[in-house]
Amino acid sequence: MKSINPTTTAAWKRLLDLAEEHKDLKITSLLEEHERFERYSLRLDDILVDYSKNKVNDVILKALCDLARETELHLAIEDMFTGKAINETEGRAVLHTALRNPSDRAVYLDGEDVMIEVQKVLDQMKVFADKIQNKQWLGYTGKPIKSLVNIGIGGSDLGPVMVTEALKPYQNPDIDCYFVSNVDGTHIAETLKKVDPETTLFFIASKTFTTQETMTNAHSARDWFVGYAKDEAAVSKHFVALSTNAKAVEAFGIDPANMFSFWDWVGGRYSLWSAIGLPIACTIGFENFEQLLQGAHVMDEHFRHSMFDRNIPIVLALIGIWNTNFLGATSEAILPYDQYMHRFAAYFQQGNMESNGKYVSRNGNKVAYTTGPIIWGEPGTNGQHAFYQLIHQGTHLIPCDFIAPAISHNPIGDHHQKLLSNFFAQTEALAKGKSLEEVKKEMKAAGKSDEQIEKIAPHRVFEGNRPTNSILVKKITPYTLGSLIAMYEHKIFVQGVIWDIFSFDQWGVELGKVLANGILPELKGDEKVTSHDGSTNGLINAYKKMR
Ligand SMILES: O=P(O)(O)OC[C@H]1O[C@](O)(CO)[C@@H](O)[C@@H]1O
Repeated sequence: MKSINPTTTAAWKRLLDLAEEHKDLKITSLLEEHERFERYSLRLDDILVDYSKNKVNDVILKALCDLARETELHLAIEDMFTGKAINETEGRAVLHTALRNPSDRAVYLDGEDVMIEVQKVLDQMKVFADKIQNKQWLGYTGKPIKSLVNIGIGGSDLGPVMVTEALKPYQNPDIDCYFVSNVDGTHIAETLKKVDPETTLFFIASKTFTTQETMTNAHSARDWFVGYAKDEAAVSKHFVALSTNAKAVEAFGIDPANMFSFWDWVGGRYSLWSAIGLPIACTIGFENFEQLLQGAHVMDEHFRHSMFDRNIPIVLALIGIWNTNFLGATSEAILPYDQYMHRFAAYFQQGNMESNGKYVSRNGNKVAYTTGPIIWGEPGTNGQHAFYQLIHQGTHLIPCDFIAPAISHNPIGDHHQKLLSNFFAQTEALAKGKSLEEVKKEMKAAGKSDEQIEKIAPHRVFEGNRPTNSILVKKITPYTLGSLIAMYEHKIFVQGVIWDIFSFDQWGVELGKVLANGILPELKGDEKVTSHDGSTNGLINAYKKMR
């Protein structure tokens, strides 16, 4: 991919001027524009994305689309879908879209149609997931599997956790799914307390099959299991591997027949669509897993073929760039008003920050502009009673994405209407705010003295004019969730292209890993450590005295 510094484009300069010209732009005035909601919202199947409560107008949106054109987004999109090695620092293609592509549409990589292998693994996953769901996969004492334990971290954990949680209503009630990621022994210990070795299946999920946390947990799980089974041969009934590294899987002692493969062109944080999704398929059934893929595919098609200004991921990405690079936002909150989606923000912390948390441009120079935002969030309404204070009255500009289903999986009394009334009210309050005059009038009507009003009123003012996107879906189904995930994936991709960074590597996680490997042997024994800086030596030596 060509390196194009976005700040050298005519569109960027125009956007800087527009930001200055429109610095007093008020969302409330924009909302009065004729048919603003109709013009500033997009739909795809059961998903409605309302971006009307942003500080953007037609002129700004046009300039943002020009920026996408000038940074050659259209070429980058085709490069990704057609298997060009756009992950240049690792020399790899980026083809997670092929994992959810219908099998009769070839996707070529180095002259080979990857769909043949993709379909083979999907068939293998279907057979396996059906056996688990139908109680035909039996443990070493002949009992069906009841507990699934996924051992993985990062992309080999967060996607399956998020999706199985979000799709709990589709879960087979006879199967429980647990996730162990942290190398902290507590994680595996507490999980093993809940499961029975005779009815538990472990997925060792690791693209590389070398990740310290995963391999440590995998060995502990294996030791625990063999301690009960007293038979190494029983491992083949209770351990399967999800990986690209066949050699390491075999060395660990997992039967190659129980290995589900994927490929180096699947990035870890884009891997839930691959064999890494097997725990999802075993939990919600393979047909539902296929629906997840189908929903993502529909978003892929929309993204690849829609005009920039009618393209949901592109519009969201451009608004994000406006907020970040021209209005000064440094973070974005993802706020699902759906308890099942409680890991959605955590999932996109990796998805977004591991992709776009980079300060080196594609030509190797340090960028002179802000790139990936800090992603955070919790489900509403919990967040309202925690951090929304800062979103409403803090000194940071925090653009927020509100996400909610119109139909709840648990329609108890008026819970869902109460939930949604909060969703709608929050976006309205953030846009509108409350003026000093309104506060004073309200306080006067409540019988407050002039002195009280003078003292308290400023604290009760809401500046408003805080941007939000509202993403309303009919219901959280496997299909809709697939589309929503793909929507954010493509948003991240678009922003990476415009920021001129490589979104599909993650060199920034390496240094800490290497240093930890150096420190690990130093923690053995009581000798004083002197090989580091004063603080690190001090901490290690204090630890040795405390233990
Ligand atoms: O699947 P693996 O190879 O165990 O890697 C796990 C995670 O570690 C990382 O490489 C770095 O944290 C992630 O990108 C990845 O999702």
